[in-house]
Amino acid sequence: MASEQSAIPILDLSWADDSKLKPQLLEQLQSALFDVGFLYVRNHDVPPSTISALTDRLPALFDLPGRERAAMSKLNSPHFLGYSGFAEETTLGQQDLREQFDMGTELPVVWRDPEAVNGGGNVDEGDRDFTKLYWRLRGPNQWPSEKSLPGFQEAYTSYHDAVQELSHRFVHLIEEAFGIPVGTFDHFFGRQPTSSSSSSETSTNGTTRTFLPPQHRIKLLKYPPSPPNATTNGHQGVGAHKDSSGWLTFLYQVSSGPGLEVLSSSNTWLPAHPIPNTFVVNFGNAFEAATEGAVKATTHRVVAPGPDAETRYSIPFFQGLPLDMTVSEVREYIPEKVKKMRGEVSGVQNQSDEFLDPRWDCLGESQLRKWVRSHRDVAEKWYGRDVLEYYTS
Ligand SMILES: O=C(O)CCC(=O)C(=O)O
Ligand SMILES: [Fe+2]
Repeated sequence: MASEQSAIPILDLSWADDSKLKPQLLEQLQSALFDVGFLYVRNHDVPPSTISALTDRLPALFDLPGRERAAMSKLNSPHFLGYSGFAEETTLGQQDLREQFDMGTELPVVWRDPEAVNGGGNVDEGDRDFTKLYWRLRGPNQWPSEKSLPGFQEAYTSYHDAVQELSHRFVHLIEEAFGIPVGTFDHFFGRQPTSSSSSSETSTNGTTRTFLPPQHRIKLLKYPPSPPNATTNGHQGVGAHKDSSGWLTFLYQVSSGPGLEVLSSSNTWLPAHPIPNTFVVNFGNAFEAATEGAVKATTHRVVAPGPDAETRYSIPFFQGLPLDMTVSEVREYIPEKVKKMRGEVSGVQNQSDEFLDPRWDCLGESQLRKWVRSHRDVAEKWYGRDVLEYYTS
């Protein structure tokens, strides 16, 4: 029984290809899923050159002239994609001392304005109703010009594709750790189920739906050193939070300094230092809700670098889920035995206290609510006061 989260496990994904080591890997994964809720992965097959092509360009991206960064402002985007200046976001009512570019899977707009002359019509791609407001979250990135930052779009795209591949592979390992057919969740990601799981695309109630491949979200983050006279608040890189943007998070810590901390079950902060050539993996609110709290969306935070420390750069990749899916629907793919596994593996009983409000059962609604609440100016501009008030009251 692992009662104290003394360390965050490091899983070697190359063990998945070795029949002797694989059972041990799955055991470690179970303990990471049902106990700590955080892990590192090494030998993840994301090529170092793909990572460095993007990370090497981050300083230049954030050093673009102010007017070029402003030209990519999130305010330009109904999809909440783009640049936010230093300390423009808050967590727990306090400013987060970081600067960021919110990016995503590059996708065209699908939302149809129901008021537009030819824009309405609510049947498309099967029965999908693209006039629903949450579809407006989906759309293209804002890019720096090729002249200002040569090779950036290509580097970002390769990175996105490689981490997406890792995310698919990792979800398959989770299915194995859960003891459910490999490929059970494939159609959430717009993928054909693998052949070994032909019966698995139906939920426990026997229904099947197809989804559009979701939009993953990627943040490019810069945390500068805090000023020497900073107050206690001056150290909040990002305040304590659970990830609300996706299913799983794959975080690449670019800089070598400390900062990321994870809340243990005994309410102490465990440092999650950068380990070269690894990604940190954790689970989002939707995952916690789908497993009825068996797998926790573990709380974490970033302490801003001290005055003499180096700037911290990091890149979380939030694996998306279909906007027109509900948490109740996801839950149907998770057998009862998984929901009970937390107690068996860690000796800690399910503490299913933080589920999504039933009003936001639809993942698109909960995502729209999240974005509206964290970027009220963007919400008011593109969605109007009524929507802003609805999601913030
Ligand atoms: O910057 C980091 O290391 C973590 C950031 C994070 O937790 C987030 O943006 O959700
Ligand atoms: Fe996070």
